Amino acid sequence: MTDKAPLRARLRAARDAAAGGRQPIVDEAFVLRLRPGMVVAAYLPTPGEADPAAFIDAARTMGCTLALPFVVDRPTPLRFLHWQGQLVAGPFGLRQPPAAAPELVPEIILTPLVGFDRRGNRLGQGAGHYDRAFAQHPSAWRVGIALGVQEVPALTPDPWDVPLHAIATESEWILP
Ligand SMILES: Nc1nc2c(c(=O)[nH]1)N(C=O)[C@@H](CNc1ccc(C(=O)N[C@@H](CCC(=O)O)C(=O)O)cc1)CN2
Ligand SMILES: Nc1ncnc2c1ncn2[C@@H]1O[C@H](COP(=O)(O)OP(=O)(O)OP(=O)(O)O)[C@@H](O)[C@H]1O
Repeated sequence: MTDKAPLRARLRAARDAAAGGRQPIVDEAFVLRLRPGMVVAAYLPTPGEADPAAFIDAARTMGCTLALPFVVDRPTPLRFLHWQGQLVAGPFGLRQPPAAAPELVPEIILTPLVGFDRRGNRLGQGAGHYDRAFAQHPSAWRVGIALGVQEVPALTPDPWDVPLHAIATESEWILP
């Protein structure tokens, strides 16, 4: 588990070097899933992270309900709260809905990646936030969002890892 740290550092550096370029694109397969009222959990990228803006726009256009992750602290599972406009400062420079915003059950989870492989294995921030969210919402469609430079040949999944259903980069839509 600790050997993931150097890989994370390398992939964050590669990601940051590629930031400011083309961003992940929406595939028709994504749009075809969307329904009015469907709950789509997005995220607001921190500097360097791949930007899910195109996915957020597509979900809004389709009349989906948007949610954002709400972080309390490392041991507490993420909550997905209704994104209605007003946001407040959270940990790590994140902007998130106020704690009192309604909690929603996500049907699609747009997931920021630190790294990925073509089999749908994922490397995240290491706090286990998305691992636990996936365990809590097993029927949600898990879409990873990343830049192509964040791909690695193979990640060895841990027992708790739940693979992604799809990965979007600036150049392709990967269906493992
Ligand atoms: N945009 C965004 N929102 C998100 C996440 C994310 O990765 N990206 N999360 C995903 O879980 C959750 C928040 N968890 C996070 C965990 C760590 C870091 C972070 O900034 N890590 C530092 C290293 C921290 C350290 O170990 O000192 C870094 O990336 O440099 C950010 C968010 C929910 N919201
Ligand atoms: N379902 C779960 N319930 C409780 N703890 C979990 C669960 N899944 C993972 N964890 C814990 O969370 C940590 C996840 O570490 P890991 O390095 O796999 O994170 P990651 O998948 O890269 O990142 P993240 O999930 O934060 O995006 C581990 O310590 C693991 O024990």
